Amino acid sequence: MLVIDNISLSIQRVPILRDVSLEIETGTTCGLVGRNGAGKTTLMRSIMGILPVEKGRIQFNHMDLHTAKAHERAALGIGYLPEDRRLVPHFTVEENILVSLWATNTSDRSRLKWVYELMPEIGRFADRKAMTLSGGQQKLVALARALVTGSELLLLDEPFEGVAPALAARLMEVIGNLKSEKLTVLVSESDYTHSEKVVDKVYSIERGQITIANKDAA
Ligand SMILES: Nc1ncnc2c1ncn2[C@@H]1O[C@H](COP(=O)(O)OP(=O)(O)OP(=O)(O)O)[C@@H](O)[C@H]1O
Repeated sequence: MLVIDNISLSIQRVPILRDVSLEIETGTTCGLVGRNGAGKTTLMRSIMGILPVEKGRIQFNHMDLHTAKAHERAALGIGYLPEDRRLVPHFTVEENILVSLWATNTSDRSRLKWVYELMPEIGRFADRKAMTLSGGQQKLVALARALVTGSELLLLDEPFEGVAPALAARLMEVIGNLKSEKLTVLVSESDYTHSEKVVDKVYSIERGQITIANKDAA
């Protein structure tokens, strides 16, 4: 279970997150919906430990995440799909996926095999350079990379943004199929268009504050 308890965070003394609390039960998918600049990426980055919180607690399965280092979080089975994908353009698809495993210091390829089974299309272009893929295909690869380390918790920052409808549908299908894997998932979106079909619960965020928390929020 992911518990975010009353966290606040400022960047250059500007308050960005204010007393944010949310809970995601193990094995459920939760949406985080808010306009551009609402604080979705900042919240994801604080869970990943990229941005330190000023106050409050972030706990995953009863372990304090806000005091753990980023690589320790990776070893806890947390996968992150950043909004901007951040693939290495001249690496192959497979190398890009394996990059996240290097951070955890493991060479276990069984997880990679599982990801290829979940998304067979990725296996088909495993040897292609990332820069030859469309933006939507790159999102799929970034999801695959997050899944390789994210055996427990998955943070997906605007996975549908800028993706053609057919690929967005495919992303929704893959994310929906994760329910049977007992993964805890947080997925952000600027509106409720795609996530509505895959989430069990949704939080709305406005100007760094959670405003509504329920399935019919948006
Ligand atoms: N490094 C930074 N320096 C200054 N302000 C920042 C920085 N990072 C984020 N912000 C500000 O924090 C607020 C929240 O940004 P954040 O990226 O978390 O929003 P978001 O909901 O993810 O929206 P978007 O989809 O536009 O990224 C915005 O007002 C943004 O300008």
